[in-house]
Amino acid sequence: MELHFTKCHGSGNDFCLIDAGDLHLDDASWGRIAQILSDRAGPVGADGILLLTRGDELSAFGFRVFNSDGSEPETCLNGLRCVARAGFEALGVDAARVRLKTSDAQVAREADLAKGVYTVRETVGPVAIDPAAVGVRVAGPVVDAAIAGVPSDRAFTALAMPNPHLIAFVDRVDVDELVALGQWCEAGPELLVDRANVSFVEVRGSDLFVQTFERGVGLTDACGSAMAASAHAAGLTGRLPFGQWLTVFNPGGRVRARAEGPVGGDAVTIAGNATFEWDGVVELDPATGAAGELRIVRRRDDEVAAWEAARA
Ligand SMILES: N[C@@H](CCC[C@H](N)C(=O)O)C(=O)O
Repeated sequence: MELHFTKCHGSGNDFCLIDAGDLHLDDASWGRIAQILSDRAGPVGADGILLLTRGDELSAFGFRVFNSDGSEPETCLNGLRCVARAGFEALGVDAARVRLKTSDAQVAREADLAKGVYTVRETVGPVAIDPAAVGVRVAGPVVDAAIAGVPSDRAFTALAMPNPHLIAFVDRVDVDELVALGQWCEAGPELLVDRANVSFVEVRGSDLFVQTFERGVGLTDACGSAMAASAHAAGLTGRLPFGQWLTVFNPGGRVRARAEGPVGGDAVTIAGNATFEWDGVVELDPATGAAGELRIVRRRDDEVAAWEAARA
């Protein structure tokens, strides 16, 4: 099949965005396409694929995401901003309710965070800490506590965004330690129902720095749901106040975040870039995994440059 897509990123978390409204493929095929397009040794290379899907009576449009390993997570907040932009452009709106796999989100275009940087605000929630929601086989919520069975004596906070996150506040991020822990989660230990995203978080004054080993992907430049989870966890553990805007830095850039806490229904709002890099077409066979030549049909170098200047 010939697949048209837009290569895009949110905070350096990069994806192939597909308008899938008229594409009727089964889940296994989408998973296979995610593997092919995400393969960094293949024609494109990305952290996953994003699908803009049709709306329904409650939502203007729908959003699905597949990780680079072909699995379909519940959400992806860096990807949601890109899909929101595609939805806005397709429908001629600048705010919408979006249907996700198991939840929904409110999205709206926001004033550009820097000149030429298309910016979207997204609100999700409620964040859940019930172990059944997070998929951690422990008796009660884990808030700033060691988890028996995890090969680390760090204190974790376990949250569902609704995808599962383990957050540890650290003095300084140790990437090797993060990768080791992430790989342990990827192995699918009995303790975790469906693996987990793992993040190390530094509190930097009234802001945060977050680095994440993503489920189904590996170490990424940014993970939006992890940044939202970290903002909520900072409030939950008393490190930063709820209800206040903060900047969440990550290796790929930054977003603004505000975790509302219990008085605000445990919602979290993120505002960040939705950068379209180029549009391409590739011939591929989801059944065999064969990918043909990639044709780039439109470059958006001005946007790429605007983001690079903004994150510097
Ligand atoms: N990069 C994402 C999260 C994508 C899903 C995640 N890997 C999972 O499996 O839960 C984000 O920006 O939130």
